[in-house]
Amino acid sequence: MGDLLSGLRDLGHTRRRSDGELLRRILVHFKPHRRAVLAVAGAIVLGAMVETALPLLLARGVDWLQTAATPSKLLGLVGFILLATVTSWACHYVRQRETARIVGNVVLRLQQQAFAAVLRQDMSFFDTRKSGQIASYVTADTQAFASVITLGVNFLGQLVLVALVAAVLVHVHPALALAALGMSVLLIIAALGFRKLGRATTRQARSILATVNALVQESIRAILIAKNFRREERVYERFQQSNAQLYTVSLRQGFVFASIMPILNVLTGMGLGLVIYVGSRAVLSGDATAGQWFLATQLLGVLWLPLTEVASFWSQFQLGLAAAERVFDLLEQQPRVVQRGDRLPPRFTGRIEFKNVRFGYGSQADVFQGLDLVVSAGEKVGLVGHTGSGKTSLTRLLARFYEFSEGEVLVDGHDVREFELGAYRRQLGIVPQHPMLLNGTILDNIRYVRPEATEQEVAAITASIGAGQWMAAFPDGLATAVGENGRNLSLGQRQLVALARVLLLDPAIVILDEATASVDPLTEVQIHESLRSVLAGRTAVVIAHRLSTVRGLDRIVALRQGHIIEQGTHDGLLAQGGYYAELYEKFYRHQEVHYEPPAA
Ligand SMILES: Nc1ncnc2c1ncn2[C@@H]1O[C@H](COP(=O)(O)OP(=O)(O)OP(=O)(O)O)[C@@H](O)[C@H]1O
Repeated sequence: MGDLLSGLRDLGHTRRRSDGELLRRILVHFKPHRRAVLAVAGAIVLGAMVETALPLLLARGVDWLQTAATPSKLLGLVGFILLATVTSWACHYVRQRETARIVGNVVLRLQQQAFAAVLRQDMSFFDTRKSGQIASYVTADTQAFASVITLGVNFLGQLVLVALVAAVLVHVHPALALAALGMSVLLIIAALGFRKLGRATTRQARSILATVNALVQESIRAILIAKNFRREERVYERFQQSNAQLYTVSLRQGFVFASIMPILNVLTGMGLGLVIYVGSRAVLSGDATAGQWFLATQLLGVLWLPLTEVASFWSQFQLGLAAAERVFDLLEQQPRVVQRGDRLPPRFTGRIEFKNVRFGYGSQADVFQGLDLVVSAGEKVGLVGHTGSGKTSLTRLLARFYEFSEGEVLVDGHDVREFELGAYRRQLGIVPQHPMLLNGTILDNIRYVRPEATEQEVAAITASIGAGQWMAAFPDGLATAVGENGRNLSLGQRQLVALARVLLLDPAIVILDEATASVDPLTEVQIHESLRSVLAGRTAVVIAHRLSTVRGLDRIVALRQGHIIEQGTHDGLLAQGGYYAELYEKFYRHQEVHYEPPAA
């Protein structure tokens, strides 16, 4: 009965495929397990037959007791009953074990395929889905997919049993069968009604639980602000309010659930009373034997339990189908970034060309409507411009994180779509604005880009950055644990690790989104020095935020709303007194050593 109301999560998913189509697709996954499926089917049919045979044997015993019972006959009957019980157990065991095995294998394979499909996607996929949603494709939805099968197998088992029992009842006594089946209809209607009520309260409880969860998470994330502004009490009050609501709804949900079983029990009791009454009258009038009467009462138990489960089956089955559809959608999802060839590029000299490139995110207005830009081999180009001008988008196109809709991006004269993607990206060293460190040691994090690198190689690289002084801060050296998201390291140290990573990779082209956060002067010097090594001998596209970096670049390209409006050297553009000069006044000039803020 528990499963009558459980698993009713509101998935907000509109189905596009019919049940039949989805079932056909689901069955394909079970083809490799044909033998086990046959074993389950056999166990279902045999099990149902045995379960129906048990009351029949007992009824026969009752009739014998009244007429011609002999000890040997009764012993034979007991033997049959024992045999039926053991067979029923064996059928149940085979059915459960084989179903679990098949479903487990299918889910394992499906989870592997789903995770591989997620990894295959480009960034536009991740932009439009929350990370929790993606995780649930791989875990919860694949499990729900499996539940369709487990439910389906149970449902089939119940159907066979109900059909057999109904047939036996009709055969034994049509009037008794009519009374029992009429009551069954009432039972199904009641079970369906409860399902609706249960669904409503479950949904309410889930929604409030989600609010409480979000509140706790947000409070922990923002604990620093709460403490800083002494808002702990207010945060606690908000939690109390939501939690009180959760208490009320959970209580109501508990009452609904607690009342279901007793009411269904009353209904089955009434049904039993009806059958006993109709049966007794038939026995008294000589229309039925006591054995038949006994058989009818026994069969009711076998008939009604599956019926309440059959009533609960449909909603859960639909939820499982919706999950299966999401899994199929994911498996079919093709990345938008499409490589036309699989050319393995030799080491690039690093000439980059954007030719009349058009690009936009999803249905939004295009960021670039015909971008042209050439970066010579070995040149270091800085991208500047106000927020939203397209600097990051340009680097993302070069890295093939997104697909452009028109034009060409060429590297060393070849269309980037012609390269094998992995081999192409291995020649790019990408340093994002917020370096991503994984839980592990500094060594693990630097070696992430080239796991086969030796510790000596990594040590040589860290030593080459700022004469290795930055590593002196870590008593455990390369074995220092960086913590979750690198939180044991300062922001400057994380940037240095990210730069060391690029040095180890030794790419032909560097894409650098400089961090905006300021760091202490010593780290600033170390970062500047390591940047020099990172950029030396490579082509670089830099979103520069530090004056020291901007000054050292060969060319500055100023973007506004996806258009290049100025380009030249730092000094040349300053002398020009245009857009860059304006940006310099606003964003870079205060970083000058001799900077004096304007008088108020
Ligand atoms: N993932 C995304 N999905 C949808 N729109 C996006 C996405 N990333 C950027 N945009 C939009 O594209 C435009 C260009 O953004 P982009 O990040 O390239 O600018 P930017 O110059 O790098 O800005 P910033 O200096 O703030 O990082 C902006 O209008 C932005 O809102």
